[in-house]
Amino acid sequence: MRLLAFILPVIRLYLVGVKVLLYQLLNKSFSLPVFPKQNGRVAIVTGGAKGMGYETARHLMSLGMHVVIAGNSEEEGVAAVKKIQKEKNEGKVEFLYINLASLKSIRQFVQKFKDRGLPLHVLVNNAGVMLVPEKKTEDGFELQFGVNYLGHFLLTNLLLDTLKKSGTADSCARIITVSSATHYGGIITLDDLQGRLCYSSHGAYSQSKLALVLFTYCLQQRLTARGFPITANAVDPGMVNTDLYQNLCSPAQLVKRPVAWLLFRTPAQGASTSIYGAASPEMEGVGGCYLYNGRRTQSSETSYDEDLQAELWKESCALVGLQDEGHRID
Ligand SMILES: NC(=O)c1ccc[n+]([C@@H]2O[C@H](COP(=O)([O-])OP(=O)(O)OC[C@H]3O[C@@H](n4cnc5c(N)ncnc54)[C@H](O)[C@@H]3O)[C@@H](O)[C@H]2O)c1
Repeated sequence: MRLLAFILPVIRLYLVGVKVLLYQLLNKSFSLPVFPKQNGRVAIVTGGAKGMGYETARHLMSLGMHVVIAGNSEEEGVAAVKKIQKEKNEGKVEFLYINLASLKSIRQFVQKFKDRGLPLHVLVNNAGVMLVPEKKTEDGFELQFGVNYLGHFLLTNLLLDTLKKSGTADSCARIITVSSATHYGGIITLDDLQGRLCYSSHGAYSQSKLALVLFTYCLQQRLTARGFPITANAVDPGMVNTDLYQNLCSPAQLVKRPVAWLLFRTPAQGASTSIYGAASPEMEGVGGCYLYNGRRTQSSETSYDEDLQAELWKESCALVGLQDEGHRID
């Protein structure tokens, strides 16, 4: 039974992977149109020092935005800022430390950001880890659930007041949350969110990515109910050649290398749907969507389960120490 619980998530994840690769074999990557300049808008991109986050930060800055790269490596963050600044665009870019594996660090990040008195028009919840060996965050959460989902859940909630003040009826603030096709194979085990009964790194990653979609839909419902000028969308970047795959086991690494070379998207291609969600005039006022290859797509059936969304929200509030005030988020 334990073996089955361990193997099933692996099979589900690889089947989803094969489906995505087939799609990528047969379809071109979405190419971004040129967007109007967006000087004066402020964006936070988590995990913006490398991979798709870097490409997202770089593109938003080229549109004239003031971009804050939020990451857990000072060295990588500073290097990314220097590299982006060399492009001499009109925007501004800077680095601010955050460790999404620590609730204290997330709160400190938000405090530092708020002390600056800046508005916030775009929040890109991009950072993530995948298939890590069993490990816990500073607060005792399973690492993938903690970093990918709970960290962003807390960060978003703590920044909602600033987003709300910065958005207007005809120019909403935007929350973009990077999920993954693996969410289609994800299962939320509400009574064992931390995978203590039977840990599967594959199951934990898929669960964290499904949680992000459930969160996005629930958040959009709450924002709409309160009439806040903020939209929330989830993004699926496809399979992209980044360091995210560093924890694959050795045989899988061997297979991955040629497959990635042939079929994976580049980080810039992978980031295009996040950038589209964050900056496209077409997405003005549009929320509650799952975006894939530059288009609105159906996410998994489970992700639309409103009872599950509400239960997960409630449980997440309890885990990160936020008060769940029903539809009150102000
Ligand atoms: N690469 C893919 O094929 C793929 C597919 C679907 C979804 N995604 C998602 O895209 C997002 C970006 O990943 P990527 O592929 O660019 O990988 P990446 O490894 O290049 O980037 C991940 C970023 O997250 C940051 N990060 C990790 N742990 C953190 C922590 N504790 N606190 C703060 N930041 C932390 C890293 O420093 C890095 O900057 C992730 O959410 C990932 O799950 C990737």
